[in-house]
Amino acid sequence: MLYIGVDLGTSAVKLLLMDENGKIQNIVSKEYLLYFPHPGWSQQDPQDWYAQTVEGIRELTADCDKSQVAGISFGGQMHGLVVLDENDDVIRPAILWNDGRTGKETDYLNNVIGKDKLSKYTANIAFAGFTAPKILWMKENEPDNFAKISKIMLPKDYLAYKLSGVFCTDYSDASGMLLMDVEHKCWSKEMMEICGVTEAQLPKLYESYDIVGSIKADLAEEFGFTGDVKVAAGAGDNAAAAVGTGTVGDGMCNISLGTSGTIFISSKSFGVDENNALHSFAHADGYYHLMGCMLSAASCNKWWMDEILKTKEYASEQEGIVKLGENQVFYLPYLMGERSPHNDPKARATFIGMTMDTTREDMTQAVLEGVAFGLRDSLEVARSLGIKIERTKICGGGAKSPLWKKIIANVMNLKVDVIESEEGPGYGGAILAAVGCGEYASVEEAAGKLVKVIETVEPDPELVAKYEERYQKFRKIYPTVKGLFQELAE
Ligand SMILES: Nc1ncnc2c1ncn2[C@@H]1O[C@H](COP(=O)(O)OP(=O)(O)O)[C@@H](O)[C@H]1O
Ligand SMILES: O=C(CO)[C@@H](O)[C@H](O)COP(=O)(O)O
Repeated sequence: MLYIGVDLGTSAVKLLLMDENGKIQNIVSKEYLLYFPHPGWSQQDPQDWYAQTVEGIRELTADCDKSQVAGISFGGQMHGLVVLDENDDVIRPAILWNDGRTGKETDYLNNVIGKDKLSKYTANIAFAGFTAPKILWMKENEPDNFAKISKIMLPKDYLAYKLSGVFCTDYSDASGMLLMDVEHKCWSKEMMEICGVTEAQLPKLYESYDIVGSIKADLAEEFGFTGDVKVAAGAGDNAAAAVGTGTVGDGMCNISLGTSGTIFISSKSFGVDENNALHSFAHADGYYHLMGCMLSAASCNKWWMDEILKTKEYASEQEGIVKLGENQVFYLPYLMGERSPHNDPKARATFIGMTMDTTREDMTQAVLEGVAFGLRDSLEVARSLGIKIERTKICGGGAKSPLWKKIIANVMNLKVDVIESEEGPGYGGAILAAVGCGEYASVEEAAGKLVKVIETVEPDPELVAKYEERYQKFRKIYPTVKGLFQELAE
């Protein structure tokens, strides 16, 4: 049988066709626009996601035996607020995970409602990109739109709804709304009250591998599918990526270098970082995870290459980089403010340390290193909680770069296990569909059988020592300029 995994990313939707043995038959990617209508705002049109997904499914399955397509599932960019009216029309553009407009609402939740209460209700505190502060923002700034809300959903749930007609979400993605009691896997009555929404406006909760319905008959006919194509609930893209890289069960780690950069630590038991610097979320394997998320990772390199250097030759720009561990230039990767661990929507990107002999290569290297240092900040939080991590999987567009993987391995002092395909969320989505359709007994069993490590990037002790010294300098920069960022934002 064949399974479709849909990775609804920020830069594009990536679709993957997998057979029951985990072999990837086809991959298709379809881009859409990302809008920044004000500094720090970030929006997309849910209709673009759906149109490109439909087009992608057609292309993906054009040459396969369509009678064999048995299931579809999703990994979706998390936290985005998608609101529909009573006619199921999208009320306003989706407010994305990296949107920083909700500083005021985030402060209200963390400081007036209080972090202790939020953590008790949801296992997390408020971050600007989370869904609940966006609902409060809409209530305050767009009361007419707010009054029209009939359904609140997350980005990938919009796809599931349009494809199957079922209003659903899953525990991993819903964890990032700040509306769900993560430990008990149910909507929080207190949070619904704080946000002024009712359970009827929220989707029904499922495990990621649960079958929620089937592709609607008319759509299935349009795609040429002759069998009943089951829809599994899917997961937030990080949980789906973790499934796709075999980061399931206890104590495994995955790094995603997508638009965002995340470090994801799986756990069979529920736990909360007492400072809430790391998110405490449900996992797509039925258990839990901790996660740190930086808002700009591969997007920093993309911005530097596309907007500043005006080139698409990412690989050749990296060829001239040879002085690893010795760069005098530092880069703070806060193009969209920062989430983990600083929780500061007003932080901004910065280069520091240039001299007259600084080269183009030094600047590009600083960008790649700045992202690695930012991820290390979250790893340090995990280490401070007593979590011991020696190796990690890696996925996302940035993982296509061998140099970036080497920098990550040495800055983090981790063995980096590379998987056959860096399409983590898409592969994870397809695995969730296969599990839902009964091909495997559990997500753990499927991931154990299907995910293959093809290479390990080992840290080199000499380079680790050099990067340790660089990192200790890097970590002093943000506290030094933090106050200035606040002033510049006024
Ligand atoms: N060789 C490369 N080196 C660095 N970054 C890359 C490379 N190839 C792709 N990328 C970046 O990867 C990102 C897309 O990764 P992806 O995981 O698909 O992100 P998302 O899920 O957020 O859409 C883009 O920012 C793109 O510029
Ligand atoms: O906000 C988070 C996780 O909390 C991001 O990781 C988003 O889920 C977007 O992911 P990518 O588009 O970068 O994959």
